[in-house]
Amino acid sequence: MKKFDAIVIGMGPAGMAVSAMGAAMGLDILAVEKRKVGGECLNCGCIPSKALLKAGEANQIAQNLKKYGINAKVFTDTKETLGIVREKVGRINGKKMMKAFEKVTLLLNEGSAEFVNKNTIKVNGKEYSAKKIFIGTGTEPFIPPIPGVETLTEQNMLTNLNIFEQENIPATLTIIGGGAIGTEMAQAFSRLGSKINLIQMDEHLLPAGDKDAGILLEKKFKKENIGVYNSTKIEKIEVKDNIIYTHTSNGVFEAEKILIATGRKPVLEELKLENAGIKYNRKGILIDEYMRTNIKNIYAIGDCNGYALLSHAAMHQGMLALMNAINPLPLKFKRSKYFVPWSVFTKPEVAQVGLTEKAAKNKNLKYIVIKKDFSSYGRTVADGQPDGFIKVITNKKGKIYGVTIIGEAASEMIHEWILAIQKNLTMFDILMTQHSFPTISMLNKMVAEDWMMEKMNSTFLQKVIKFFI
Ligand SMILES: Cc1cc2nc3c(=O)[nH]c(=O)nc-3n(C[C@H](O)[C@H](O)[C@H](O)COP(=O)(O)OP(=O)(O)OC[C@H]3O[C@@H](n4cnc5c(N)ncnc54)[C@H](O)[C@@H]3O)c2cc1C
Ligand SMILES: NC(=O)c1ccc[n+]([C@@H]2O[C@H](COP(=O)([O-])OP(=O)(O)OC[C@H]3O[C@@H](n4cnc5c(N)ncnc54)[C@H](O)[C@@H]3O)[C@@H](O)[C@H]2O)c1
Repeated sequence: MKKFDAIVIGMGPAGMAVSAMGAAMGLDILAVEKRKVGGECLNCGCIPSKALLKAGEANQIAQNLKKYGINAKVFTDTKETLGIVREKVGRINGKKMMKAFEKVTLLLNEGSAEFVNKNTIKVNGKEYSAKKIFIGTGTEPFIPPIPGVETLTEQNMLTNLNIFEQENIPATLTIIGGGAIGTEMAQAFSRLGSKINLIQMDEHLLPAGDKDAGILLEKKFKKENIGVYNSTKIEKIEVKDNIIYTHTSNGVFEAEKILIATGRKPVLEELKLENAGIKYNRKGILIDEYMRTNIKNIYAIGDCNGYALLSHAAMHQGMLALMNAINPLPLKFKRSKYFVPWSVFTKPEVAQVGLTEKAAKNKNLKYIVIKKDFSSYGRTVADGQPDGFIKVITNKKGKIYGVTIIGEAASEMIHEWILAIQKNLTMFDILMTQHSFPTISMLNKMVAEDWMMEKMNSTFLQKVIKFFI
């Protein structure tokens, strides 16, 4: 049996990061992927969803040229849209990407990996062993036990696994879930012609985020004729004559197809974790701050540990785990040292890092909220994108606890705040950084100016200034 330096199970963003970096460092790596390199993110997650959102945006612009003073009659049909999305994914998943794994021994499509013991795995009856093992096996859709859900078929029940494989954009679509998948898919499909009703049990869209942002997104969705039903209990699902009836506490919704986007669950059974003594729970594989499982030569990275179900977090965890694994000194790359931002790519986009206002309140922090509306800035108004805001949770000293941005380019603007929070920079540092005008990021500086103005709005400070002028 050949012995490797490291085995990587699963080639999503987490596993790819370890494999590419490990091979570049000269390690002898075996990577096992039961389906496709790229994992959920490339094949049925981040990438196809962004391609579909882009197509929806193009259609929306084409249908609304009048907004820019352009008179045109545009006829669009979306028969080829999903095919183009698949073609784009195929193009990314090609030779160029695979070049990064040239030096990796790759078992692709040869079956699932399962543990034999803490240094050995088995794939398709053959055993392989290594000093270190990295598990990056991701998640799959969680389907809630709604009465009648079992009567749905692969043809009428969509999840992220089959939604991008559809031939046509459905005429009507009920979406269960108002999180990241539910909102992105609601807008993409609506803009491509589906009549959407989105139903969720939470109080506002993107329930993990800021309430005001969720409310503004809902307002924008309703303007685009997307039905949004919050705090709604789903009682049962019935299928009659190819129509799905979703019975809820807010009425009955009819649609040709239903998308279930109600969270995720880890894929652990086939790994036979018990053979290596690895502990796990319902949310995923248990890890410490260094990404290690209870078995010290085995790391669990990315979605399979349930910490942050995001591609950038998966890649980052892969990098940290590898750096810890090759470190002969006491371990030092701690997961919690690094802030995990998230962005949702609806229009307007929503981005978040650090604490929301609600979280700051729950922690009993002494905070102030500084909010800047996109409508107060010439560039966003000129672009026809005045809906949005930046909300910073800070204090009088300018410590930055958290930031929510909803609006054009929110997903790009958030990076300045991630760096600021991670490096303990303050509102004053943001204020004193020149931002190129008229970028949308200029709004980051403008919100810091508002913080300073609020600080100056003190009788004592104003007296001091008057004295010294
Ligand atoms: C529709 C959608 C949109 C998304 N959009 C975004 C986004 O915009 N931004 C973002 O940050 N995140 C997004 N995500 C989340 C993102 O896809 C995941 O966080 C990310 O893919 C997790 O990476 P991972 O490597 O942990 O796992 P995965 O990408 O799930 O990869 C795990 C891999 O392991 C393989 N595997 C599993 N078990 C075994 C086994 N026993 N043996 C061998 N192979 C195995 C699987 O086949 C899979 O390829 C989105 C998700 C969805 C569903
Ligand atoms: N842009 C991005 O970063 C992006 C995009 C898509 C997905 N993702 C990742 O994928 C993960 C999964 O996304 P998701 O949207 O499936 O889950 P989620 O956890 O974000 O949202 C779950 C939604 O389902 C609803 N829900 C759950 N059970 C329900 C029930 N029985 N009845 C009615 N509503 C119910 C909740 O109210 C909530 O709105 C997210 O955690 C996210 O990290 C990220």
